[in-house]
Amino acid sequence: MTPTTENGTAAEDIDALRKEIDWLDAEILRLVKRRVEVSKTIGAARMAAGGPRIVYNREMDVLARYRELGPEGRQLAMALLNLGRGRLGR
Ligand SMILES: C=C(O[C@@H]1C=C(C(=O)O)C=C[C@H]1O)C(=O)O
Repeated sequence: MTPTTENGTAAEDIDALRKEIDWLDAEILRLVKRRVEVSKTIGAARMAAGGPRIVYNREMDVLARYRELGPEGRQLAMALLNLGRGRLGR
């Protein structure tokens, strides 16, 4: 008989689900890197034109977007914003 976990997930299912997690992490990393790139491009262009480094209302929109994930959503949004700031934000 195929061994199952408490909720009835077969060991083979776990292997497949882990593969999906690995794929999802790779996609998330790719998207985060692209987000950093885009955010830095916008920031550099704005500062070159004499504008501010940070646009608070835009950042509030980003924070609101992740609110459904609770406190961790806020941490995630903050991490994304900080990554986009790079060295300038430290
Ligand atoms: C990317 C921008 O620049 C900054 C970075 C933001 C972001 O990473 O989401 C949002 C607002 C700005 O502080 C922007 O103004 O849209």
